[in-house]
Amino acid sequence: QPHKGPMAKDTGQRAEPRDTLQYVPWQPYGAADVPLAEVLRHLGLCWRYFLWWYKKTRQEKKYPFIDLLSAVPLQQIYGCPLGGIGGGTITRGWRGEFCRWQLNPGIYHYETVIADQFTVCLRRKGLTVYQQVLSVERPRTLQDWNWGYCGHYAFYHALYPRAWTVYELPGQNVVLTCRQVSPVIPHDYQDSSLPVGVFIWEVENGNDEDVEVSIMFSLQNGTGTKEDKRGGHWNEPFAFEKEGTRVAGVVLHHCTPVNPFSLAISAREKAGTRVSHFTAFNPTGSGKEVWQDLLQDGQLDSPAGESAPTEKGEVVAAAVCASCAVPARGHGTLELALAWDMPRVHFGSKEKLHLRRYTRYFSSEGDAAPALSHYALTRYEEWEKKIEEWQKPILENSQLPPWYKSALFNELYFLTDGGTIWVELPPDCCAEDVQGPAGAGLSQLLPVLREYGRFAYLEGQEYRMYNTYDVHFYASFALIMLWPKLQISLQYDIAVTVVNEDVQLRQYLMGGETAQVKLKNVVPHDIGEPGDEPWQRVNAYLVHDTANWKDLNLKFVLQVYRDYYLTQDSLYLQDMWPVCQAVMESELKFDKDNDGLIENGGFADQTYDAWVVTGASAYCGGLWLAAVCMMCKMAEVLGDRETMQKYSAILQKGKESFERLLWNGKYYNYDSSGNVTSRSIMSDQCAGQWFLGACDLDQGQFEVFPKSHVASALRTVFEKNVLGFAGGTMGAVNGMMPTGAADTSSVQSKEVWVGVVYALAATMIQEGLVEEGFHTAEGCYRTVWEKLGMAFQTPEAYCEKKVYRSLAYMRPLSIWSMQLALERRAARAPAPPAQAGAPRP
Ligand SMILES: CC(C)CCC[C@@H](C)[C@H]1CC[C@H]2[C@@H]3CC=C4C[C@@H](O[C@@H]5O[C@H](CO)[C@@H](O)[C@H](O)[C@H]5O)CC[C@]4(C)[C@H]3CC[C@]12C
Repeated sequence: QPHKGPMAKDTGQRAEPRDTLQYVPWQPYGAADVPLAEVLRHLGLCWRYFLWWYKKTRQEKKYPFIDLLSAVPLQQIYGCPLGGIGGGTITRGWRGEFCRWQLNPGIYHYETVIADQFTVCLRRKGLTVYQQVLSVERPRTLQDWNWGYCGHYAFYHALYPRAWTVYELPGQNVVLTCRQVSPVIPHDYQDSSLPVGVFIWEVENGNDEDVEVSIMFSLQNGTGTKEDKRGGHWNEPFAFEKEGTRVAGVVLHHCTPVNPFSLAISAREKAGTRVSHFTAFNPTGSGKEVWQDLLQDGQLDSPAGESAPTEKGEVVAAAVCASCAVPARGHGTLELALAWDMPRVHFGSKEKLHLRRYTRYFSSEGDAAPALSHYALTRYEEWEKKIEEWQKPILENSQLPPWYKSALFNELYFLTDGGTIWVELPPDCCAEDVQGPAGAGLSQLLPVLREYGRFAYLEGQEYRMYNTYDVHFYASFALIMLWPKLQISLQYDIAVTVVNEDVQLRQYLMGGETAQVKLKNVVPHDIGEPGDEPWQRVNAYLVHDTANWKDLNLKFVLQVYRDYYLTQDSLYLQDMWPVCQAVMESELKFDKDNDGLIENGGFADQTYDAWVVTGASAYCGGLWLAAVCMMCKMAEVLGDRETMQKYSAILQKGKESFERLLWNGKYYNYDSSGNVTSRSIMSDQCAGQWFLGACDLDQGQFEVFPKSHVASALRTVFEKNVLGFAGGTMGAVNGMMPTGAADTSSVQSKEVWVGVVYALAATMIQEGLVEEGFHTAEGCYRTVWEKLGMAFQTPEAYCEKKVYRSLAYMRPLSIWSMQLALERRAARAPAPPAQAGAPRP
């Protein structure tokens, strides 16, 4: 029972006001944190970025895909988000506030809407004895409400996709537990798409007399932006009855010209539970009318009919209330829900209309909120059963530390709250629309996209590019393990972009060169940004010309085989095979000296996009060899002898070159340039081995990197980058000099990347360094979730002191590769000796 007992380590937070806790004032990366030499080195970039930023924000009045000049300020307030995958998300804070909104796909508003609250009313013998907003706030609006609940009496626990808040009601001998549930269910492609959240309120009455309990849920019509005041919004009560269950509440129609939506607050009626409502009140006023209404009899007035549309400048809110009698020393349950319905969406360009995935099951006309509410309130028990079945074996495994269980499930928030969008393919859509002019020739493209839709999530809430592929490489473990069809669908989308091109020219910010947006036969950096038209126009990223990046093509090949290995989907493999061959042909051009190993180009030509690499490198060279090995394996599976022979020869040559150029007796050098930092110890030097191991391609005939070298490299990383950094308590720094001094040659070599650390930990576990793996990963979890208070916004990176970069980031989903490694080990482990009399397995 994760919600019981004292504040647990699994992200438990005491809901006290912020000023009673001590916070370390960490800051987003700013100009002041960059050494002068680094700024001078990047003067061209800074200037070009500024010009581009100015044009974007001041002239075009759009969001830049990365806003280096105004980072999102750190607020240590977030808890578990609400909503399924790709229908938008609403995040609640750990103190119960509704504070992070992503209804327009990929666009975030960080506003706490003060009217969005739960309020409890207790009545004994027909008299109200206690009425309290369950919030520690004391706002200037709604002054007639009883605010300032003492946070000392509340406890918060989150285990995504659920969260629990326990409220002791001082002096009342009543305990309320609000259980928040979102439909995020592995291998479920229907309910997991629903934009709903359910709040189940369990009431424990410790008194010797009965008590009547009411929970009122109030909500503003909007998300706390200026749009709420634009006028024309209106509310309407509803009741929805189906299969003998009635759900009642209020729909709040939010009528904007682009992406209009409605919200619905509701409760389930059942024997002994009464549901009442207040259709419209002014959330900027005193709130007296609602407060007095509830105070009078523990219920709301429930007028019939809709509210008048708001005038310009006016804001409107609504409330729903569920009440029941709880017997002395007894228990009661009230079930409330929040649903939101924005079925038809436009991205920034407004060129194409997209229908969200859930419109396959619910109306796409903007009138689905009542049906969604009913569905959520009648299905959540089933969802919870499935969530428990999935999580239980991990939670009950006493070998696994509690922090890991929290990290594993809670990091999954990003799959929904990563600006995620999941849309249907239009029914009238033809092959050409999806394949682009080049015609991808993928037999399963349309069937897969028709059946499972299109999925995209941002690189980060601050780095607004969809499906950033060099980063998704790390995060993809969560998708392939939990929603494999979404990973397959995403891969089809990438495959289509590979064969297509975008001939438009543009200037790149880092080097200042002008080049085509997208070349044929290379993997794009991303599939576009929410401010434009994702899928249609790829490569929103314009810092580098990523046609020259060394990792993207390889990461495609590695994922194709990994996906095939885990799903055994042969049609997928067959379809992807020509695409793999095409991108490997492009990649072969980077082996300029024909030694079987690609060379980096003397700029930051891979995911570490501000860390220069020259010549052969541990990271890209290792990924290359792993990809070549997987090409051999795929050729073998598909019976393609010629390709098999071609890549086997390259592999033999490349392995020898890799060892000769990079192995230094203890670990693989960062690169072969012979520069001062080329002996830097890179934490990610075994990335290729990580993927090989995940696919059981790391021994026997398929051994690419000698086992003893891998073990030695990982031990060196553990000793230097983990134990030798921040006292061994903050994970692994990206680069460390063999002397034990951090590699400060670039802004990124001295950072810790959380997602890379989880991947490193997985590699350690795969190689039998289990304790080291857990120690390494624990440092990141404790730093992010405990020390820095960055729950549900894990950043891409942090430094040893003071600064972090890019909150709420995709890469940390790589923690699921730790889980894969653990499951593999468990499956391989010899069965425990049979006890006398016990049956043998
Ligand atoms: C105006 C600034 C505050 C001061 C200027 C200092 C600059 C010279 C550099 C200091 C920090 C650099 C940036 C660090 C990170 C960046 C992110 C990157 O995009 C994505 O990053 C991922 C790595 O974290 C990568 O794997 C993804 O593929 C990328 O999509 C873009 C470059 C940069 C903004 C980088 C630029 C130079 C500095 C601002």
